[in-house]
Amino acid sequence: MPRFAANLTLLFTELAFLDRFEAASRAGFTSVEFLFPYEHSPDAIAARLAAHGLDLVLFNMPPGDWMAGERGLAALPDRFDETTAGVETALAYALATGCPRLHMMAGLADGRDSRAGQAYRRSLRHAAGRLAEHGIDLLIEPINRRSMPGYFLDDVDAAADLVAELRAEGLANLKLQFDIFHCQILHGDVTTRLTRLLPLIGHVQVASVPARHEPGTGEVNDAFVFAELDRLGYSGSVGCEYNPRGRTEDGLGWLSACASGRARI
Ligand SMILES: O=C(O)[C@@H](O)C(=O)CO
Ligand SMILES: [Mg+2]
Repeated sequence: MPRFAANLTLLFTELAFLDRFEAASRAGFTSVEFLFPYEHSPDAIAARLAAHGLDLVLFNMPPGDWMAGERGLAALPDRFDETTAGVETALAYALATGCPRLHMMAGLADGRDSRAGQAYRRSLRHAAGRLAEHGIDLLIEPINRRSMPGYFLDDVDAAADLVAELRAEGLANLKLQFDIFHCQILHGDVTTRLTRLLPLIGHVQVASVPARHEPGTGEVNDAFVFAELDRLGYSGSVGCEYNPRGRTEDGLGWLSACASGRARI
């Protein structure tokens, strides 16, 4: 069974953010991820991780003005200065919390716009270089158009090609964030893509399709995919990035089913 990380932005939302760490630990998780920690100090987050024996496996760099609809800045040609400032902010949190990877969101831009493509590459080169100084990986995640209309990076294979291109240039810490939920909506053929792209993958996330609820409650046989990850030798984490159908704890039966090795969850 892969190591599952509770996404504290989506799970345990019955509680205040800082109280979700304890809830995740009580529920049996040993690692967590979240989208944005920036309302809390790095020390406050580090303290919760330490108090509950949790590893932080991933979070996102600042995405611009999220409430105003921004979804990252990296591909926006006129926002390079804010992008680089965001890298420094995220880096401070990663160093304080021991987080080994960061996701940089591309933003809303036309995927065929060459200026956006150039801006994105420039941002990725800069961020990968800064993070490499600290042994931290930089992740990019293709996101489906239904969940995030207008998102720049909306194709798993194109994202993988870009990762391969920039890794060949020397950005060895640039990796793919493979979200099973987005891949299924964008293309399907999840297992084949996982198998083919595994050498480029730095993190996996999961939610059911179409409703983005608990694994095992949608059109994908998630237990099969988890077993494939084991078979392929994937040693990273799988982030549980779903919206619970009810109370988070009440929906964790899928996790115990996986732990007991049941073929379907
Ligand atoms: O899949 C997602 O939506 C997230 O992983 C993310 O980083 C952006 O919302
Ligand atoms: Mg995701």
